[in-house]
Amino acid sequence: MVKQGPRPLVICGPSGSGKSTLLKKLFKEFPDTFGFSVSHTTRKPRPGEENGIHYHFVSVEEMQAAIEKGEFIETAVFSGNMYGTSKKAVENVQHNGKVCVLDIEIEGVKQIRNSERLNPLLVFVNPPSIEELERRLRGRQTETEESLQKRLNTARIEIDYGTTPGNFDVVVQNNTLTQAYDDLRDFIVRELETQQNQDVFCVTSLVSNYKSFEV
Ligand SMILES: Nc1nc2c(ncn2[C@@H]2O[C@H](COP(=O)(O)OP(=O)(O)O)[C@@H](O)[C@H]2O)c(=O)[nH]1
Ligand SMILES: Nc1ncnc2c1ncn2[C@@H]1O[C@H](COP(=O)(O)OP(=O)(O)O)[C@@H](O)[C@H]1O
Repeated sequence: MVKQGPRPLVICGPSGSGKSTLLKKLFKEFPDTFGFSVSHTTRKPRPGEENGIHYHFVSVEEMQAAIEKGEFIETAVFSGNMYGTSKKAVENVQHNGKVCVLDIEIEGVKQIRNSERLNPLLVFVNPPSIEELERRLRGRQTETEESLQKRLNTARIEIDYGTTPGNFDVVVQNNTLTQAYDDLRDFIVRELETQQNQDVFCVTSLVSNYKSFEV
């Protein structure tokens, strides 16, 4: 594991809160700066999801074997499926000098939040309300009724934890996408500039890119 370099960015939030949508915009705006930590999961791929890009889709047996071999930094069960971040997923991004972005749920966050080695920045994406979260999740058309209900039940606990002061470095309120993305980008750019000023690493690509957006 690489110890020095930019702090990994952890994005957490209830299913349907907008994590993937916000990250897609971030990767599009800064293609050279960020790299996605590709998690393992036992859930089935959705239409359009590619193995090795969105997730490493594995069987329960494969996941358990990998856990026993100590391949994961953290693992969790979410809505009946297993998820985990492998050491390799993070290393792959860090070895390329990029800021590693992890999209994980709160049990995983709890496992890594105090890791000195990772030293992650924690972002919580908060939906406007449970009712709006449900509308957005239904609108996405990826879930069965059962999986939707499981996600909404978990969402209440996640929102409680996520909005408790001190649990995250920032809470991004996802009311409108434009405002939420601006808030996320501002937080990240400020953080990376701080790290750069402390000579932790160089984020030329991010800063020059960002400045060109300001003019
Ligand atoms: N702990 C942990 N959670 C993960 C990991 N990968 C994804 N998740 C989380 O698992 C939850 C479900 O993800 P997914 O099945 O893609 O559904 P979605 O969030 O509704 O798009 C989300 O909260 C993700 O952030 C992982 O490697 N570890
Ligand atoms: N600010 C927003 N306003 C309206 N719809 C949104 C907003 N943000 C995200 N969505 C929609 O809500 C759904 C869930 O977002 P998604 O990014 O898939 O959430 P997550 O990755 O957190 O599960 C998607 O259909 C997305 O297009």
